Amino acid sequence: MQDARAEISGGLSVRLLAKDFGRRRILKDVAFDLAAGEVAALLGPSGVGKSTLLALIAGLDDDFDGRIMRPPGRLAMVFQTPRLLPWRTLAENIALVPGAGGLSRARDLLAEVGLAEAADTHPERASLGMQRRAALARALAVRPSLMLMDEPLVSLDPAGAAAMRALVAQALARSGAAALIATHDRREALTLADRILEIGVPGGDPTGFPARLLADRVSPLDRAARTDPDAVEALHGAWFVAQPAAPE
Ligand SMILES: Nc1ncnc2c1ncn2[C@@H]1O[C@H](COP(=O)(O)OP(=O)(O)OP(=O)(O)O)[C@@H](O)[C@H]1O
Repeated sequence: MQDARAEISGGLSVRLLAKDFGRRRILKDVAFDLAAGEVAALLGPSGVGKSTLLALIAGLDDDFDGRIMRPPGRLAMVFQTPRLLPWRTLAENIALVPGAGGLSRARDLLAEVGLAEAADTHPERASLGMQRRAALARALAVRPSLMLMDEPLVSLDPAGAAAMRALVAQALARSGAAALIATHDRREALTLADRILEIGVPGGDPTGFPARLLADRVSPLDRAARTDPDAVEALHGAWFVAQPAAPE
């Protein structure tokens, strides 16, 4: 029934029963739907299986038990490492995306992420923050209906992370794409997402497997409230502790 609803709403439907690597079960019982345009955080500690789940959703790995229905339209993935071609400029990296609209649109997209001046720079001369922004522009170039982002703010300094957070929020709002953003950071989840999907190992053993969906909660902050760092700061400890730990 829920599968049918997701198909009708044009969203993402994940019904993962199990994902194994060799004899080790990494993920078990992860079920959720994401409506068109909805932005969710996939929150869990490092190494718990977030990247693995994103790869399954992206269709990069089809070795699992269960069923994943992707929304119609295109899918874009922003990897943890920016994965830009080193011998191409930032603009050329974006223009290479099929359907991106050539160098002129690539420059417009780079301007949207604050990189107008760096369009002709090669990735090795760009900082990690700039490369991340270029990777975001490249994802937007495909005009996706679903964006998958793996730790978009990790390893950035506080100012770079704040700038990137604002850019991701703006870009998602403007594009209207549904998004699933993997993060280990509660503040990041609260700042970016309408909904927070927590994955982890029941009982909290960070070294244990398999991880499951522990909680599926609507954020108490609307998109405007999220831009206020004080509101996020006030919530990030107490809200998570106070919420029930299991999905309904
Ligand atoms: N191709 C693979 N073969 C075997 N084990 C793997 C493979 N890819 C990932 N793993 C293991 O699966 C587990 C989950 O890894 P994954 O990268 O999905 O976690 P994560 O939550 O994304 O963490 P991080 O944010 O640190 O990348 C880890 O124990 C990892 O070692």
